[in-house]
Amino acid sequence: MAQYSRVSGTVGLITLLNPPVNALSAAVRQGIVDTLDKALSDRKVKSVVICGHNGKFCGGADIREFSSPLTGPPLIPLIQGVESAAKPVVAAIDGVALGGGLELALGCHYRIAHSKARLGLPEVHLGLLPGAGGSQRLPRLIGVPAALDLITTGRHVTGAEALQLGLVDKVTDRNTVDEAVKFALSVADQPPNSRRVSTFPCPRHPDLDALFEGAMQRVRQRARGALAPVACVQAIRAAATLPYAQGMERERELMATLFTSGQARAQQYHFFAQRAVGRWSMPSGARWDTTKPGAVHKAMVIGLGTMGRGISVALVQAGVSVVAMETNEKQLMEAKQAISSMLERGAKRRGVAPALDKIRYSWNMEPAADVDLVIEAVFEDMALKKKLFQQLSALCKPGTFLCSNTSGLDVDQLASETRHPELVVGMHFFAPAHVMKLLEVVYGSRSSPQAVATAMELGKRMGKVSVAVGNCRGFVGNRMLKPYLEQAFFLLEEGTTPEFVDQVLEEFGFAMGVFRMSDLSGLDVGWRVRKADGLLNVSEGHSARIRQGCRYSPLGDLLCEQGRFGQKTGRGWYQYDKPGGRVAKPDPWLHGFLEKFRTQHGLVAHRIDHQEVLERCLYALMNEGFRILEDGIAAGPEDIDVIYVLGYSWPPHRGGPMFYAGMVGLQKVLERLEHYHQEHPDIPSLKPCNLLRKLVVNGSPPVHKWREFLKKPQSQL
Ligand SMILES: CCCCCCCCCCCCCC(=O)CC(=O)SCCNC(=O)CCNC(=O)[C@H](O)C(C)(C)COP(=O)(O)OP(=O)(O)OC[C@H]1O[C@@H](n2cnc3c(N)ncnc32)[C@H](O)[C@@H]1OP(=O)(O)O
Ligand SMILES: NC(=O)C1=CN([C@@H]2O[C@H](COP(=O)(O)OP(=O)(O)OC[C@H]3O[C@@H](n4cnc5c(N)ncnc54)[C@H](O)[C@@H]3O)[C@@H](O)[C@H]2O)C=CC1
Repeated sequence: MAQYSRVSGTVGLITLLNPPVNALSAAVRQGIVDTLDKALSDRKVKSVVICGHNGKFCGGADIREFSSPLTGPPLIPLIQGVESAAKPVVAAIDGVALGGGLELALGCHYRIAHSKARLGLPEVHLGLLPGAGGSQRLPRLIGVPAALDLITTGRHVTGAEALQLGLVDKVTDRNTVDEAVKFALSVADQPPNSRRVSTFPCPRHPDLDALFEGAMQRVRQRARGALAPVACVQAIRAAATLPYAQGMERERELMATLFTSGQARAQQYHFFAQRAVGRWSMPSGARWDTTKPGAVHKAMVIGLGTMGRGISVALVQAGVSVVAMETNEKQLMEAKQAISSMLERGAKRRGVAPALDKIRYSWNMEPAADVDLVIEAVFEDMALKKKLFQQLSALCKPGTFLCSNTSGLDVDQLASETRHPELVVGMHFFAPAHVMKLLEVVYGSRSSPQAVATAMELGKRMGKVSVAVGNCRGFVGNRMLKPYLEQAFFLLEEGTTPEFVDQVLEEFGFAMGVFRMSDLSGLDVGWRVRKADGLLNVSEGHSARIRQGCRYSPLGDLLCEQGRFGQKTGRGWYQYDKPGGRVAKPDPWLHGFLEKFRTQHGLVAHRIDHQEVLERCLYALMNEGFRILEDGIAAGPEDIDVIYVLGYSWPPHRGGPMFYAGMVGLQKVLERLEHYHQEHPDIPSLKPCNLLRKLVVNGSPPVHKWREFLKKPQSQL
């Protein structure tokens, strides 16, 4: 709804009221229509101010209403009504003006913003475009290049940046509503005719064709296969080339296509899934809303390699004092330099001073005695980590939380080395740790709710989306990666090439196919893990393609034995112009190697098509996701999907693997898995899991109902 009052004698004040972000629900839209009518028909009122309750102008359309038929007044004529008002209307922008909220402000004749307010048109992240005139008004107000940037990236700008762009008329550091009321008084006698943005000509640009071509290329590269960014560019092109009314018609057509697309549904699901994972619970019944996190003022990071450096930066940027510890002298020197320059770059981007004084470095463990939390990021070696946890347990003050950044080792084993296993949790970051938004918080069987709450909260402070997961090999993300990678290797054995597999996966929307990704992260990483798992030993009398009773592909190991570790050595699944080179080229040597391998193992290459690559890689991964749900390692499909979109570059417009399974149809996923498992009975990961069967038997319910079919795991506390 919206509240109305008359202030300072002649200003009609409309306050949007729909906590927490004053989203434009049907009731709010009706409220705006009614209160605007009141203001315009009150002869004492000379000008109008629109603001939002509780310091937030408006978070945009109410996304929850998108899944049901429209009720209440539609937004486009509502904004048109504001713009065509005969009395000046001023938007008082505090907190946020996003999506439909900013579109409403664009319909006002003046915009006053707090310098710290955040303004933006983030619809592209919801699979939409600014479809309430935003794609037509914004370029008219701030020019085409700036509008392209804001609309296709969906990025927020501060009030201060908005002023520079010409998006707002004034910024203030004082009370925005008071300033807007003063402003409204000052323009009360000025007819708003010349202030209607829809009547502005779109500022000219010397080479529109090149501008739009460049923009189209960029959005296609950034989000392969996503419809919304492309539609955003098309709508802005309409603004630049057509009269307003025709541009609006084009905006409406494009919006209608997006609105009904599966992609918009997927991205809106992802929006709510990201928020839902914050409402974690543990098998014991401990929950996010009843558990108080411990205070973390000072933390220690142990091991300053790839991960430790990023983790230290993320902690410092979150305001935590850090002691960064490393035993290798050269690494320590390099880490100091790398961390300082990451902090400096980050501070420059955010327009603040780098908090270099928040971090100090150490050769030894002594400072552990005085910290609230430790994050260990040494080599992935259980014996080494165990020793470290023993030392920490003896050194740290009572109550210090002990966390490991292990990618998949048993958190319970680490906890068992300590005097207080309840203080131990996994904090699994993703590289680069100061950039990637995902954090898997791994609770072991003895982790206390407070330890989980502390890690979840610390993740949030670092700007991450934290997902609580149970303890098993590889947790959620890496556990699901295993069958996916395995299928890719098997497909090579059976007749295809890395280029073809990657092309199929990149067309699906992944930023990188599995082989390019593997070259980037280093083939030796998986090799070391397989070695530790005893998978490199061929049992006597068995084929090299069978290990521990199951089908196994030794291809990755054979490349590593030749020193082909990927990009860093200039050779891997592809060839590069030099070690560290970035451009992957098909490698004739690799093709010959694959042929030799097939001959040696009596394999006859067959034609593998697009469908088989996609289904075998993705369905095997989803199948593991169903198993993870069955085992109670993830609380629900949303948790898995958030992990995959934020941590493994699963395309957001496909929602995540579990959501995608629902889109494809669970029945179809089941049938295809059955088919592939019949063809390859020696690959257990292709055997459809029970939960998938159960869901199909129960009529393939939508993804938000799957939790009803999950067993309640036994309490592990
Ligand atoms: C056949 C069809 C034909 C169609 C024809 C087409 C014609 C269409 C005409 C016009 C359509 C107009 C469409 C439009 O206006 C487009 C939009 O406005 S889309 C929405 C754009 N806005 C956003 O994307 C903002 C989303 N929100 C945020 O980014 C953050 O929430 C925000 C920065 C505002 C605040 O962040 P923070 O403080 O961190 O809080 P939370 O994120 O945790 O949010 C708190 C709480 O609020 C819920 N929420 C936030 N925004 C919205 C929203 N816009 N709608 C509904 N709910 C929202 C959020 O989910 C949290 O609640 P939980 O319960 O925790 O989930
Ligand atoms: N690299 C990645 O993408 C990811 C790695 N991880 C995990 O993070 C951990 C670290 O991985 P990386 O940073 O890649 O390794 P890394 O090899 O880059 O760095 C490890 C660092 O630990 C230091 N170190 C070894 N023993 C130590 C000790 N006793 N005390 C202090 N420092 C010691 C080494 O000198 C080295 O600098 C591993 O458990 C890994 O599985 C988790 C997520 C992603």
